[in-house]
Amino acid sequence: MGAGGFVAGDVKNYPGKVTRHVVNACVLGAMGGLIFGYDLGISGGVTSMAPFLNKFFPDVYRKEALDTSTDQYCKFNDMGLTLFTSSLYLAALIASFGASYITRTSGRKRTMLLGGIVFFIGAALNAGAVDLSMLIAGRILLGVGVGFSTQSVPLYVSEMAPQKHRGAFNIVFQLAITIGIFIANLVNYLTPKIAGNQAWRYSLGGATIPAALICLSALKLDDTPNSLLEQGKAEKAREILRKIRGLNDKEIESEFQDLVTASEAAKQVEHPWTRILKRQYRPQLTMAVAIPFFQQLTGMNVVMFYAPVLLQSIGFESNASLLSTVITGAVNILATGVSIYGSDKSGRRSLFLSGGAVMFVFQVALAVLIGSKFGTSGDVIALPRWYAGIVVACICLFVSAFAWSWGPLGWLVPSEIFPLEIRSAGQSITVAVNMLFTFFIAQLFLAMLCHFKFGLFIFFAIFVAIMSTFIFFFLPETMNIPIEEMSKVWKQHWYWRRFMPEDDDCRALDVMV
Ligand SMILES: OC[C@H]1O[C@](O)(CO)[C@@H](O)[C@@H]1O
Repeated sequence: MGAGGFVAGDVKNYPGKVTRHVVNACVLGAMGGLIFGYDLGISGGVTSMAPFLNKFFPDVYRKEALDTSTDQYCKFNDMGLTLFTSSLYLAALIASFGASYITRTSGRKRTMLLGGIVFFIGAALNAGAVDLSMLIAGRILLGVGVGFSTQSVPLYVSEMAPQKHRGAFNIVFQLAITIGIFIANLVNYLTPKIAGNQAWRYSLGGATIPAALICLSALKLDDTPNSLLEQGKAEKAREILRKIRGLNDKEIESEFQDLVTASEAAKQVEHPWTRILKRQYRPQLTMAVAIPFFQQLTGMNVVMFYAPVLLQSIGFESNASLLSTVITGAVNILATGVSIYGSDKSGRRSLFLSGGAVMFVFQVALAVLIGSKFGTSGDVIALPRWYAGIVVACICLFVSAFAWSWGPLGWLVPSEIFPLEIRSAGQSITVAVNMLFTFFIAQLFLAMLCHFKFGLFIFFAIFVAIMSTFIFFFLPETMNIPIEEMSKVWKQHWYWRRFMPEDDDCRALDVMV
């Protein structure tokens, strides 16, 4: 095993069955990812629909119609229009901080419910929009909904799931994101055929369906035992723990007592945002920032946004959008399934490292394949069928490697490493960093492509090499470690141990911030 990769030998092993209750809770909870995925998948298609542009962005519509360039790298680009798409991520970023307070004081379940409601209203406003201000108001509400759900869902699932299967359950969140993207792409493909000029209303309004689903699920769900303790409801917490683990009072006692201890320590922390900056949380804080940052710097979203243009220009004119739906959609979903299986068996590190290696190889391959045909001019030339097939295969392999590694683990690992007293704050940082860099990539990628040309793939390949090295040296294995025992993995890590207080009691003594 590598430099960062030990599995702590003396951690506890709480008993617990995979009960119907825990499966329901985790699967329904994780469906919160649908709304994020639906939005990621829907906006690109909608902003390229002519009736939508004509109604809300008439200047852009006219300029696009006049754009006759054949350069596949420097496509016509309007900052205002991309800002409209990416503004959602800024709203989500800001909302995630508010959500941190609500998840802590009112619980994970209520935050999910609130997220669903706000998202529903945003989607309805968008579908019925009569002018730009209504569209933008809707966009902001959608962003708030996404911020709330990405803040609360990963926490919810990590706290509900039995330790042995925490990875698998948590990855259902990313699976829901990929399903959301897939459905959105299909909806965008179908609505113009069915609804003509009004297609955009149906595409945007479709988001009300996952939103309603999330609201209904959240109403049915129990809150997590950790969150109930945080709210002072000890008896209810014990009852839910019994129910989700399928065990009696005696059998859950050890896990329950550890939750109580963690919650008591957490209650003494009045200012989690100051607390999180303390030296002893440096490893967790580093991961909460680095992991979502690196996830976006894999270039996955660039491949997702660029695939339709690329496929069109290499000879798949008529069915490019459907084909890219299959590539960025189906492959993404299937490979996310691999990590559901692998994360609790082979561990987080091996998925991160294998995914990184495969992404690196196929990014370099794409740079070579695209560079040698389009050169730096980017002019379209007819490609032989077999050549186009190889490009498609490389995209598929890149997408699948992301989907078994950085996609799901980008949410799983940050959600399981923080102690309770700063867990909500830590998760907000993860969401905020993720949204910030999703925003940057969405906003800047066309300009980057125009500037770097095929070298853009090399740019991201270099980042993939850096992030894999980071994981190899700095991320300890977190598989199979109970969430409230996680501090042990840092204590035994070759680098992070220097930041750890001498023994566990320090935490209890040192919590008054
Ligand atoms: O599945 C791909 C999608 O997954 C995310 O990384 C979120 O985890 C998105 O930014 C991306 O569009």
